[in-house]
This record gives sequence, structure tokens and C-alpha cells, in this order.
Amino acid sequence: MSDFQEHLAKLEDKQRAYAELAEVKELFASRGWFAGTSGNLSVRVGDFNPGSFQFAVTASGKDKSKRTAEDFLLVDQNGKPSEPTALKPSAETLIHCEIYRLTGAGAIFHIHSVFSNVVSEWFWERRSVPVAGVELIKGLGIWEEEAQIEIPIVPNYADIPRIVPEITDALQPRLPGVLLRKHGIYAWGKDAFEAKRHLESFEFLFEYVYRWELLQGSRR
Ligand SMILES: CSCCC(=O)C(=O)COP(=O)(O)O
Ligand SMILES: [Zn+2]
Repeated sequence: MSDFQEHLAKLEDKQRAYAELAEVKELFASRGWFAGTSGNLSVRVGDFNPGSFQFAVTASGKDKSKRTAEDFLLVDQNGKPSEPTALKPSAETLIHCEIYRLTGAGAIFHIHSVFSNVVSEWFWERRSVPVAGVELIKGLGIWEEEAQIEIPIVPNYADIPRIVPEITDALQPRLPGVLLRKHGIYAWGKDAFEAKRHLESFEFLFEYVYRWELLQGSRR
């Protein structure tokens, strides 16, 4: 492939990533998953190796329920813009960088929800949210009979680089997500479709655990 053909292919891939991000952003916003400008999304662009990759990511601090020409930018494996831009990448871009580096995922979605926040605090001492035998564990790609999972919880710090090594330590190879304490869920997949399925499955499981715990408490 000539340099020019390579340039065109990259441009096409970037446009595909922006279109996928715009679609998911609109859908998640319609579900109220970006309260107060929270949340961020990314889709990987081009070839991957752990030391060199690029991804399209949401710009920081935007109202994610609005569609504008300044919603996304392209960054490298260190979270630095790959092209000249006045836009700032998400404040949490380094978390995306680390998850891509560790997993080689194709897309990463992050939202804040009340259910994820409550269960992250409820199970904080355990450092994981246990879920057993719920059908939607299959939505995470785990098809065992009566599967038992422990969704990891990591501490939340205002200084994002401090969160990165916590994620490095907590990630479980078979679980495509991690909870930040009293913050929200990060979920990923090989592409945007799979990352969305994983995020939706986690959210379902968090709501299930929340309601189940309440119900158990009211029976005591
Ligand atoms: C307003 S929520 C605090 C920041 C945050 O947790 C988040 O997900 C959004 O930050 P971004 O820089 O990606 O807009
Ligand atoms: Zn966040």
C-alpha cells in the first residue's frame, strides 16, 4: 500500500470511528447516562500494538447530549492529540490508554450511573461486586452454567494517573469491565457493538444487585 493509500485508509477508519461514537453517544444520552457532562467514549483507529496505537475519544467537558462538530478528537497511545486541534481529550483519556494497552480492545465506553455508584460503595471492602447465576452474565461473553463473577472495584482519585496502576492490577482477563469507586463503570469490547453489549450487561447486573440487596435487607 502506498503512503497515500495508507493515509486514505486511516481517514476512512477515523470517520467510521467518529460515526460509531456519535451513534453510541446519542443513544446513551437518551438513557440519561451522561448526567452533568459525565462519561466518555472511545473507539480505536488503525493498527494496534501495545506500544503504538491511536483512538478517537470524546472531547472533555462537553454536554454529551448534544451533537456538534467538536465532539471527538484523535489521540495516540499516550493520550496526546495526533492532529493539531483546539479540543482537549477527555480528562480520563489515560484510563482508556491503559485499557487499550492491556487488552487490545477496539472500543471503550464509560458512564456514571446511580446503580454502579451505589454497588461500588456497598461492596467496597470486598473490592469486587459478586454476581452469581444471573442470565445476563452471558452478555459479558461468559456462557458457563451458573457462572460466578466478581466485578473488580478500584479506588477513585482526582489525580487520574493514580488510578491507572490500580486498573493495571485489578483487570481480570475474562471480564471486560472495571468499576471505579463512587464514580462509574468502564466497559470495553473488540468493537463498538461488543463494548455496548458489555456496558449494558454490567448496568443490568448492577441494578439487579442493588435491588436484590435492598430486597434482602427488607426481609431481615
Ligand atoms: C463531570 S463528571 C467528572 C469527570 C468524569 O468523571 C467524566 O467522566 C467526564 O470527564 P470528561 O473529561 O471525559 O468530560
Ligand atoms: Zn468519569
